[in-house]
Amino acid sequence: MSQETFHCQEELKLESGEVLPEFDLCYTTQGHLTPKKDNVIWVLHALTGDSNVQEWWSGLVGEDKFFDPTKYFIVCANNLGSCYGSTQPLSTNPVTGKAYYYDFPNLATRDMAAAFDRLREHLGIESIDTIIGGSLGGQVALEWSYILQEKVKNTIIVASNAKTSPWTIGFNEAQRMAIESDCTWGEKRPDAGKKGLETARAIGMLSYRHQEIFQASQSESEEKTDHFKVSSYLRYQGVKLANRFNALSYWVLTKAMDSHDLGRARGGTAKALSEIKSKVLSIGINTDMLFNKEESQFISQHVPKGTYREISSIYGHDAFLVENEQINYILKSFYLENND
Ligand SMILES: CC(=O)SCCNC(=O)CCNC(=O)[C@H](O)C(C)(C)COP(=O)(O)OP(=O)(O)OC[C@H]1O[C@@H](n2cnc3c(N)ncnc32)[C@H](O)[C@@H]1OP(=O)(O)O
Ligand SMILES: N[C@@H](CCO)C(=O)O
Repeated sequence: MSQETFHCQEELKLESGEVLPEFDLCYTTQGHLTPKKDNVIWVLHALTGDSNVQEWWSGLVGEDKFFDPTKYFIVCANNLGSCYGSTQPLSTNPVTGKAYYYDFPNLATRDMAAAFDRLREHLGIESIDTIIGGSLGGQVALEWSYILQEKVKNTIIVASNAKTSPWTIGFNEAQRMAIESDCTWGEKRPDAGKKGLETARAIGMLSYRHQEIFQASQSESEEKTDHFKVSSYLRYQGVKLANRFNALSYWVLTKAMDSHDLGRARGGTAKALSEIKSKVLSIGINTDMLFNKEESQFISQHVPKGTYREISSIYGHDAFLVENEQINYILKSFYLENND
């Protein structure tokens, strides 16, 4: 596997009208392009993921796994706005020579897709066999599929949607309120909002999981009136995330998720979906309370070549990172049924 940084010197005009004068994307590649360049698998990560897909999707990507680098050329790039090597609020604004911090422009999922498309061109990739992404990665994948048109053969969207629901925006807003309530928020320092980010992640975890998994893993074996297991679990998850992520990126990426709507300025969500050219496999999760399965079904019902499959899990939304056996089975049958 190789990890590199793509530096795009051409400006990126954003949907908001603002401009990023230049940007970086950190990305990994595994495997080799065939002479016909027809074996590209492009993986898009979720909110706090990174370009090291083999680490966080080890059940799907790697030698002898479904996406095997001995067969495919597998690309995964860190989202624009994320703090794992791509341009983000702590990056230097070339216009001022200082870090952007709170002046970082609003990103939309279609801006993130447009940035990936620049990297595709840089890598000399004309067409993509499959783009696959979960959650925020699925939203960006859908936007990119719309832009790519015939240049992508298969689009696989896991636990995601075509337009963010008020429910999901609400969860994101509550998380940003937690960040805002940190007295360091507003200061120009890399750890601004770090304590607030801990609380934000604790709130987020309630949306990424389902009651059943908490029942299974955090129930008490004795009568307790305080110091519950689940309390230490949420606090632990908060600290863990705050130690590996930054609140400014979290802010920007949750805002991008909020404004996601494939149909904006394209005649509505259903119409935009109907204009997607690739085959689309939309995978829902029966217990997902954040991007519920009806949102996944909406995608497959409105694209011309859509298939819907469902993961059954007690995990909830995060099942897309955990239920690898089921995802493998779904992928295998989709490719058997839909590809020569
Ligand atoms: C650089 C990077 O890391 S990029 C990361 C890329 N990651 C992603 O894209 C997704 C982020 N990851 C995740 O969301 C999760 O790790 C998943 C969904 C993949 C897997 O979740 P799980 O393994 O089930 O983790 P789970 O939610 O059970 O938490 C386990 C952790 O909580 C701890 N824990 C469990 N119960 C408790 C408790 N009651 N009190 C305190 N800690 C607890 C465990 O010790 C374990 O700690 P560890 O992570 O340090 O080993
Ligand atoms: N566990 C996921 C949640 C959002 O899909 C992440 O941290 O990216």
